[in-house]
Amino acid sequence: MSSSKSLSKEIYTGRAPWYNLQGENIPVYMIGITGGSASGKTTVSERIIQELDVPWVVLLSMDSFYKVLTPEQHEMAIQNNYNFDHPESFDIGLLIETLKKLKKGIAVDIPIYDFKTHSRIKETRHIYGANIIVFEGIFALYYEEVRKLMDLMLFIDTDSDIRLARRMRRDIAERGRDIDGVLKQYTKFVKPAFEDFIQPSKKYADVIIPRGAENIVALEIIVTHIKKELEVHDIKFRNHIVNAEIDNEQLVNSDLPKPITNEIIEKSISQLEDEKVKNDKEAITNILNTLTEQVSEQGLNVLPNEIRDLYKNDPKQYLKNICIICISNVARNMEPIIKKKLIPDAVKAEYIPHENILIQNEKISNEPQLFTCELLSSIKDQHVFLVDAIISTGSVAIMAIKVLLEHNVKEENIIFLSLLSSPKGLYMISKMFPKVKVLTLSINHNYENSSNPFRIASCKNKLLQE
Ligand SMILES: Nc1ncnc2c1ncn2[C@@H]1O[C@H](COP(=O)(O)OP(=O)(O)O)[C@@H](O)[C@H]1O
Ligand SMILES: Nc1ccn([C@@H]2O[C@H](COP(=O)(O)O)[C@@H](O)[C@H]2O)c(=O)n1
Repeated sequence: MSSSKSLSKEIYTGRAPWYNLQGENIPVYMIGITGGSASGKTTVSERIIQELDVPWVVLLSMDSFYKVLTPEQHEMAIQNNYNFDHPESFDIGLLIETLKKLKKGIAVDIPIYDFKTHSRIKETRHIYGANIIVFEGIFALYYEEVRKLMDLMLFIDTDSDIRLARRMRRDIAERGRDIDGVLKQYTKFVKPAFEDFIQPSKKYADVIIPRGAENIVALEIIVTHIKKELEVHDIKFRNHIVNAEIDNEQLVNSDLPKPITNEIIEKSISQLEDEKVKNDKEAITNILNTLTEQVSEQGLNVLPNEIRDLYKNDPKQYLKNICIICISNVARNMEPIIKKKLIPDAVKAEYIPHENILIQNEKISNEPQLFTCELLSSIKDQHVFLVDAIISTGSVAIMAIKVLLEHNVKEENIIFLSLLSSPKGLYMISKMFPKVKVLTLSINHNYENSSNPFRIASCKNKLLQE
């Protein structure tokens, strides 16, 4: 959860690629759950999520989309005279827009509702990159446009006496209500709404669950079904690149970046081939530092003139326009040197890196996984230096670029700084994101399969401290 300014999210389990080789996102799997008030929608949703046990599942409640009340309506709500059980009481435009964005994998900030005050709280909830969205609410299956987005629709069928009893207990304990108020609201609005709108939406459900979360058999069948459906979403992205046949002609004809070269770079790269150097942490670290200095020096040159001019003339303003993100563990060791070169001395102390993307290859599948994604909304107007030591298949770089684009960064504002690259990796990036500028120091087919020669330097390292 975060403020609307800070679009941040900490992720502790990696997210596998969610897009295909054309860069198109696989639509997010959505489950719509409806039923009367206090039927157990939230409880069933939580149970399904718990049983699924997959990362990046988001529970979205329809309550978030209650309309903001006028002062008169608010007064009516306090007297239990406002109808919260009519489809008109929801901001359906915002709901559909939000669900459509989530389906496409676009980051959204949604309101958080407070039942005690009948209003939205100041903070919003940031949702980005869910593998599954569970959407629950009294009208979750009511609107056709919402139903179209759902892959699975469930109706929780709980006896009305039980629902009233649960609602009474809950609203008094959690929503600041009293017995008279709950009964008044129930008879005037909740019961008729169930008959008029909610009960009729049962016909759209794929599965009707009598007794809600108590119904362990139904939940087991549903979870098994969802798991099977999700197998289709399991994309072996890196594997596709490894198996992709790209002939030399394609590589020659594509406008791949030319490696930056000079004597220092050539010497350092040839040292990497030396067997004695390969296992010498200090030597590798020195080479990493030297090459990082070289590529960072070029970084400024690819910024648009007006931003580059700010580096000297208005460093504070320059700082607002750029951002540096080191996307792997090895790249994090390059950060001090990148900063030294790309942040003007005058504002070094003011540079606080808020932006953070961490991608690591999963050990068994070797597929990249997104572990951390903390980005401010201001990133959309910035020029972003993405940094990684090596581009082999390009799958890590592609994931990082996807994350930035899904946070509204302009493709042409992304500058990728790498030290070593394989032609295939560069080809894949340029094919998917032709406007991204990639700077690299050496291009070689061997880097496609070789393990990262700099990995040895990525353990805690005093030499790299500023
Ligand atoms: N199977 C159940 N047995 C007992 N209490 C339940 C059960 N399901 C839900 N509840 C309780 O009933 C109340 C409403 O449940 P909830 O899942 O929030 O319903 P909804 O989301 O449909 O309003 C909560 O206090 C919850 O703990
Ligand atoms: N300010 C509000 C807003 C809504 N309600 C009631 O909440 C019910 C929907 O939530 P459930 O968790 O029960 O599905 C709905 O029946 C509204 O009457 C409210 O009391 N106050």
